[in-house]
Parts: sequence; C-alpha cells; structure tokens
Amino acid sequence: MSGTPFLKMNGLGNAILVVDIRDQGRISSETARHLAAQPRTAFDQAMVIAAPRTPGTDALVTIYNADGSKAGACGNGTRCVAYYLGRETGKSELLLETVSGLLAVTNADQEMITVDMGKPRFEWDQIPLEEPFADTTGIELQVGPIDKPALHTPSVVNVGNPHAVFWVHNDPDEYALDRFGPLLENHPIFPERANISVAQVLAPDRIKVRVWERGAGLTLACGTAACAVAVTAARKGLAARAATIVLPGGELQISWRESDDHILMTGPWELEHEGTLDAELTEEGAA
Ligand SMILES: N[C@@H](CCC[C@H](N)C(=O)O)C(=O)O
Repeated sequence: MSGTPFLKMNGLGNAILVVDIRDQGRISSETARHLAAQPRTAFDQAMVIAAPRTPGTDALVTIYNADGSKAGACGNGTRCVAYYLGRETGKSELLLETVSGLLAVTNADQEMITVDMGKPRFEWDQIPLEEPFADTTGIELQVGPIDKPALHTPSVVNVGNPHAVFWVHNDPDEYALDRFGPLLENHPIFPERANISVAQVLAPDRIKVRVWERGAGLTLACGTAACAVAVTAARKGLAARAATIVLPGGELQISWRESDDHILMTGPWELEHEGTLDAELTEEGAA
C-alpha cells in the first residue's frame, strides 16, 4: 500500500493524521496503532478519507484513536479533513459522513473553519450509560475520598461520541486528570468508555477545559469535548448557548443553535508536514 497520501496536522495541538485512501489501500486498527507510534505519523486521531458512500456527500471518514479504537466524531480532525478536501476541490462547503452521521462544513477554504456537529443527545441510553438516569445534567459518579470527592456529579452527553463533564470551581489545571482520566474513561457506568473533561466556568460565555480523551489520553484540545462542555453548561444554566471554550492548546467558538438544536464549532487547523505512507507501512506490525 505504498504511496498512500497523508497529512500530519493539528487542531489547537490535538495531533491529527489525515490519510487519503480514496485511490488505494485500507487502514486497519492495527495499522492505525502502528502509525500512531511512528514519529512522522504520530497522532491522537487518524482521519481516514474514503470515497463517498452516500450521494451528495464529499467523503466517508473513519476515525481512529491512537490506541486503534474507532470514534464516531472528532471535531478538530474534521476541520483538518475539511482543509484537505477544500484545498483539493476549491469548495468552501462540504458534507462529510462518519459512522455517527453527516457533518456540514462551511468556510473550508478559510483559516477558521466551521463544522455543524449535529444535535447533542442527552438520554442515558444514547450516551450510553450502563443503567438508567432520568437526569443526565448530573449523574451519580465520583472519584476521590467519599466524603470529599475530587470530582463528582458529571453532566453526560453524546455529541457523536460519549462525554462526561465534571464541573469545578478551581482551575482545571489543579486536578490530576492523568490519574483520574483513565479510571473514569473505563468506569463500568460507560459501556463504550467516555471522554472525560474538567470544566471551570470563567464567565457566562467563557469556559476553561482540560480533557482526557478516550483512546488517546491527555490532549491539548478536543473539539467534541468543547461541544459537550458548551451544551451541558447551557443546559445547566451555567453559560449562554454561545461560548468560547479555552483549552490548553487554544480556543474554540461553540454555538448551540436554537432554531434546529445543532452545535456549530469554529476553530483553526495547522498543517505540519505531508507525504506518502511508505516506510511506516512496511515496518513490522503494519497490517
Ligand atoms: N479529539 C477529538 C475527539 C476524538 C475522539 C475521542 N477520543 C473518542 O474516542 O470519542 C475531537 O477533536 O473531537
């Protein structure tokens, strides 16, 4: 499968590998894990572009985490794919398909790209949770000492992938997310695991967030976590429906549109280098 084009990109420091298999090749979970471990292609998420499956769409995108697991959505990666396809086609509007649904992109030819991430889902079995919770604005879950938990009562939501958001009064940097993240990601309440955020409301339109990503660990940014934080904050009355989400790698603008319930995410992309997958795929371990 030599000659498969790739772009090493990032969205606010969230490491993204865009791989174009429209002409040839396939990427398995084992290959993805292998590519994630190579210096030239290391990623938090790989966005694998295949020919469109549904009429009217521009591409079918499969998303892999660094551990080889698949994800239903990746906000930062979607902007990177939009940059690549916008550069190729000259189109500013694109429609991308993932396992979670359709993503409409605007301004694909600009430095700040907007993605319509669709509608959030709040029912316990949509997230999914292992057992019913009537109120998903704060579920019974905590870490730390029972009488003084470090993190507790997260809001949960599915924005194409499962998220839990823990609200804190202190700076999110003060929490040992490297320690709590893996425990919470793999907690039995989340049968499909979950992305874990710690969020502090700085103002009704500004929220600081750190994220432990399912399948990738601590990352500098996560677009879907930004969406999850914004909609759950608005739902709890902690923030307005439009907010700036401040992540370690930079800021994303999130707006939860009243007219159709869709979430709009706007942010930048960065191209680091590009080439073709040759050496990486001949290494031992590549599928
Ligand atoms: N970095 C992404 C989210 C990637 C997927 C996530 N780790 C999952 O498994 O659901 C983003 O920018 O949204």
